[in-house]
Amino acid sequence: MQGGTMMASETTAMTDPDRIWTEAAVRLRSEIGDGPFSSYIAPSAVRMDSSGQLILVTPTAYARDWVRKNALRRVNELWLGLDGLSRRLEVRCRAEMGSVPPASAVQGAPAPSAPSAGFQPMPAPTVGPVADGPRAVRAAGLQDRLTFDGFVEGHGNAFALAIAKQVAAWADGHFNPVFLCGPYGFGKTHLLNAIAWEAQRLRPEARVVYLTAERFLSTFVKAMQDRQTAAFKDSLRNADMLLIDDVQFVGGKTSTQEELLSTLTALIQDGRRVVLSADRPPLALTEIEPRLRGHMASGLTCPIEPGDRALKLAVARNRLEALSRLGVVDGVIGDAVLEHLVDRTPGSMRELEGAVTTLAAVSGGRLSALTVEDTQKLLGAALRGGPERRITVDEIQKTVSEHFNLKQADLLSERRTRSVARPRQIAMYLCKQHTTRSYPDIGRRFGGRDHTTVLHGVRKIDSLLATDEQIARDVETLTRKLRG
Ligand SMILES: Nc1ncnc2c1ncn2[C@@H]1O[C@H](COP(=O)(O)OP(=O)(O)OP(=O)(O)O)[C@@H](O)[C@H]1O
Repeated sequence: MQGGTMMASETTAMTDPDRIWTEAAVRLRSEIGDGPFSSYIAPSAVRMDSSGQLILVTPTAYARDWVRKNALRRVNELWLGLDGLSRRLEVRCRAEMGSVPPASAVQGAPAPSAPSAGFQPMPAPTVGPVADGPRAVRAAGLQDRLTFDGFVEGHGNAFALAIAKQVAAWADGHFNPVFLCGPYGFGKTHLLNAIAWEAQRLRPEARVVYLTAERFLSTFVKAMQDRQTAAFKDSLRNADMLLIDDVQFVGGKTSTQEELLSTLTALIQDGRRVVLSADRPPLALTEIEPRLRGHMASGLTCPIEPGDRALKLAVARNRLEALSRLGVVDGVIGDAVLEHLVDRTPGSMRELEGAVTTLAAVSGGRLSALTVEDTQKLLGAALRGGPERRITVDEIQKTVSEHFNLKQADLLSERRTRSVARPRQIAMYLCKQHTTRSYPDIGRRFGGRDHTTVLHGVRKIDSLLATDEQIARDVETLTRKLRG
């Protein structure tokens, strides 16, 4: 247990959220037991919002409420005992988080011109994110570890990576804007951060501005309230390169869309670089006003596909190497153990990173001695316990209709009575939770419904999970059935 001893002796000086969470999770697991740990804590991750607040992000509202009621106080006691910066955690569910980036800063070498601290509270949004020059821009949202060095190339992301590197090199070309799109958790934020770091390193004098669409929105709204929209406009239009992450979040926000449209046209006309990302291609962002959509689609769209097994293995190994450089783990993991971990962790790279961090925590750091059996024992229910099985939309529809004594066709039908509409929403919710399908894609598979209907259904169930015990029980039973 060499790793465990080392971690314990360094607890007073810890500031890195990954290390603190790793250590706190080990203790929590022994206190609350494997069942609750694997259901509610293992799938959660620590993130930081734009004001620097650390947040424990649970996968569902149901899990959030469970943590709040049963574990948050203890989580904070453990966290405070370890955190050299005496921060506290709040808890929120994923649906409440939008695009807040992971708080972790686990990576070997930071980008050459990066601020030295691996993890610092981000300043609250201000009008004029570029007003204080590049340092302020970086502190405003980039994460040290999200560089090209830390990005693993594979089938499905190679094209996006190649274009990202060209943009970062300020290469001459006709692609403006560049639009990265792909499902949740497969590297869009990582690539946008990597572009910003590299572009800034190559041209330290250039104004490189990275922000999430949520931040664009909240900063713009605040600027309107404070009657400072001119300063807001200037701050963005001075950018040599503007990167906006998760632009789907401006959907339905008319004045923010108008502002974004005029910012983009001004920058593009002036030959400044614009890079955008979203969970869908621009033309599928139907809740975005057509002119803005058209501008977003007018450059180069680069899809990022969900990672295949080889890429997942490489990302998991990469992650363990980063934890090893930090001294959190010791030794090299066996191929069979790593394959076991990857094969039993469906979902995005984010879930995979969660599983790797959990393994690092519960193994006490001794990786080379780990066998597949140890891993099974250590992670227990946190792993799915069978060969990788992708849950499909069809399977979810069958399971849900059977559970509610309906026909699968009822879920796809136009029927709107509560006895059909609610199970349909539950099925849509489960599709969002257990598949990497986008909202429009799910809509298509439910009788050609619009993505906003799916979005509404998913949000409805997410909120009902916190208040309606019957729905929470149904969702839990169905989740268990689907996982087999
Ligand atoms: N190819 C990759 N190589 C290394 N790490 C990766 C890769 N793809 C994803 N990751 C990691 O997986 C995690 C999720 O990725 P990221 O946040 O970039 O996803 P995203 O596509 O922006 O998701 P969202 O739609 O939720 O914003 C990050 O920690 C990222 O570093």
